[in-house]
Amino acid sequence: MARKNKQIVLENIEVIDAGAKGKAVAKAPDGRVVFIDNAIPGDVVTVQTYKKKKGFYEGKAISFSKYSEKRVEPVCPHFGVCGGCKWQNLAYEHQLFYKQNEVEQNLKRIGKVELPPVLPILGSAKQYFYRNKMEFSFSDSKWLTLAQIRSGEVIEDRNALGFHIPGMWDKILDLDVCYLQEEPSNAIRDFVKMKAEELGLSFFNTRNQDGFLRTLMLRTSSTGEVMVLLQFYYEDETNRDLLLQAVAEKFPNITSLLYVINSKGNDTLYDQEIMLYYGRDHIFEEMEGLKFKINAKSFYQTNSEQAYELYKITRDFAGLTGNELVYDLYTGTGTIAQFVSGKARKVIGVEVVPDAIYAAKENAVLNNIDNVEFYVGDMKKVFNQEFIKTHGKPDVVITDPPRDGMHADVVLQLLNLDAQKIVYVSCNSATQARDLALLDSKYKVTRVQPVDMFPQTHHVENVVLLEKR
Ligand SMILES: C[S@@+](CC[C@H](N)C(=O)[O-])C[C@H]1O[C@@H](n2cnc3c(N)ncnc32)[C@H](O)[C@@H]1O
Repeated sequence: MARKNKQIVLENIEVIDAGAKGKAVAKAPDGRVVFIDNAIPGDVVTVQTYKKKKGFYEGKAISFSKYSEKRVEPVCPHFGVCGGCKWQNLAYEHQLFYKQNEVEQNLKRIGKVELPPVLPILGSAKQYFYRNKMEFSFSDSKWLTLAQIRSGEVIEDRNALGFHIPGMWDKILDLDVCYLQEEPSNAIRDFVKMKAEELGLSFFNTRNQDGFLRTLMLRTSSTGEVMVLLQFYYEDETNRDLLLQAVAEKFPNITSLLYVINSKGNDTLYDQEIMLYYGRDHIFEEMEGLKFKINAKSFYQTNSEQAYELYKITRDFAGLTGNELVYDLYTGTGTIAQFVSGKARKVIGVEVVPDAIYAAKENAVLNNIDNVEFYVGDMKKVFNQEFIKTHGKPDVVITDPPRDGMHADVVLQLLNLDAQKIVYVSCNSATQARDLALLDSKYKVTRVQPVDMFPQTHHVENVVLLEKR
């Protein structure tokens, strides 16, 4: 163990696991755990630490004395700089192994509940080009690579259209290609940048808060429809029209061409008025004959094909016979509620975002589903006496909370609700495990099925069936 600038250098340690947030895990000679950036299980690395705590170090690999046999060549030229696909260098079968392992470990260590054997993780049929939504930022301060800086070459064109460099709010990686969304995603992004430069339009500068072009959002659907949304910092009708007109002419198959004038400090769209330039203001996603209308602000699972698999598992775990009253908590735009409605007597969806509930109701009408009802509400407050009296006690509860999991009060309410089954869909098995522990007094975990919605990343979705003891 050598010391350098007060930070510890750990020489030639073997990465033995993948831990939280996809970090590589090794053991230091002093017995502490080491969480390492940019390494994968099987690598033998020298690590420069940057944080030391009682039980662990955090650090980054500064040299490799052996490369893992689990490595593959990343397909993307931006790998290592772009923060998007950190596991592209880990073969897909090993990505799945570590995701499965993370779910099992979290349920055992945090949940400490009795478990059935965890079912083998369901991999994604598409390992690239699986996302249906991407958001790119314009910047006049392109991120320069080390090679570009060292070359001494004067790089005058600093315009970029791409992703934020991890941890750098004002620096954008200029993308040549991205392997996450299918075409015409790359073609549209490249064209927009080329045309904007040809027209001499200014790219945004985050520090000074100026520049015309802010963001580009692209949504695609399994029905082949495409939505393009350009966000401008201020109104300049002539240049705005020149750019949008050029995009519409070059890509006549765009279903929905939209824009926003946003002069706020941040570029979130949720409080902005969306303007229609061409086509309609929404696209459609389809699943088992159900149609889901998606506008610029709608939430929809980002991997459509794998969302279908996730929903099928959820419906299967719910084991509906057609007679049940089902509650779908954290329903979003009501996709799960509608997906299971054909097998239930009635489904009640609850969600905190009013726009999402509006969309859920609209989609239910579109799909001629008349046994679903949707309500706006904060889950913490929903299950009051009146709600239960009006809607009845559910036979089955489906719950799909955000990463933080369910609030402890919601878990208490669930215990009082006393449904026969709970199907718990989660994008964070650590918080899910915490909630399972709280439900353990009344519910036994009977099935566990991890699902990979995000290949090339460490993220993993998990579906758990709980049955009343
Ligand atoms: C993981 S998403 C689930 C979406 C939906 N089940 C689907 O598959 O499309 C979680 C949802 O919970 C909603 N949410 C977050 N906090 C909430 C709360 N306190 N009460 C109700 N809904 C909430 C979010 O707005 C989001 O739509």
